[in-house]
Amino acid sequence: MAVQINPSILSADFARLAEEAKAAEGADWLHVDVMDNHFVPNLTLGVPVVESLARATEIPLDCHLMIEDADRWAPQYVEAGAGSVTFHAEAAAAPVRLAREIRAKGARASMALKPATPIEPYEDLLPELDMVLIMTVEPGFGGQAFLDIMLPKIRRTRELITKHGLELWLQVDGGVSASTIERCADAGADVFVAGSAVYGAEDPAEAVRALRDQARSATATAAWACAH
Ligand SMILES: O=C(CO)[C@H](O)[C@H](O)COP(=O)(O)O
Ligand SMILES: [Co+2]
Repeated sequence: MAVQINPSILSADFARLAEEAKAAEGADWLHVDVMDNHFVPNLTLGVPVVESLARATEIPLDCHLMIEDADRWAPQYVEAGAGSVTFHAEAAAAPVRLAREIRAKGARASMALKPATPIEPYEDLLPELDMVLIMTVEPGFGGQAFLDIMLPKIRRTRELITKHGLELWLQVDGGVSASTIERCADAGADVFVAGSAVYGAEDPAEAVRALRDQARSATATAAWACAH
């Protein structure tokens, strides 16, 4: 079972994004948090920055859209060069149509759930997706404490993926660090976003390696992974 580590540039220096992308050498994807100050109380970056970043780095971009009107904007992030586009279930009027549009344009389609949004109403949508993102903090800011009350939701999501025999990635985002990543992997996550744990470290590339080693060993003994 492959694990993936996606550093979040929310915790990087925004004036040096291309260099910061290189500093997290070994990362599977670069996680790009797009915030509009409406869906969340924070404002970050938009389509032009994603376009420039896609040209400046070879690491594929994993765009996490924390924006209203996802149906209108998400396809533009595929055109800007994102390899994976995550929209929030709470912000999409027509999630199936949107996932199909993202895929048709050539990117991986992913749907995120805020902490208070359950996975169960979305069970029938899972085959339309390439990834589900379970938020482990309230979206909006980096550096928040991991919500361990989300672990049962991660477990239930993994059970649904297994039940339907899907090749769906399960991403966790928020407060993922050396002290929480093993619990996430044990519960069923296989894609780990880490902002402050990577860019707050003295050596971001070493932080990526260490997180990957921890996630790998926790996955090796996890019941959900052993059953495969
Ligand atoms: O989506 C996010 C916040 O809404 C970020 O991806 C996330 O918070 C990463 O930062 P950290 O690992 O420091 O929690
Ligand atoms: Co994010």
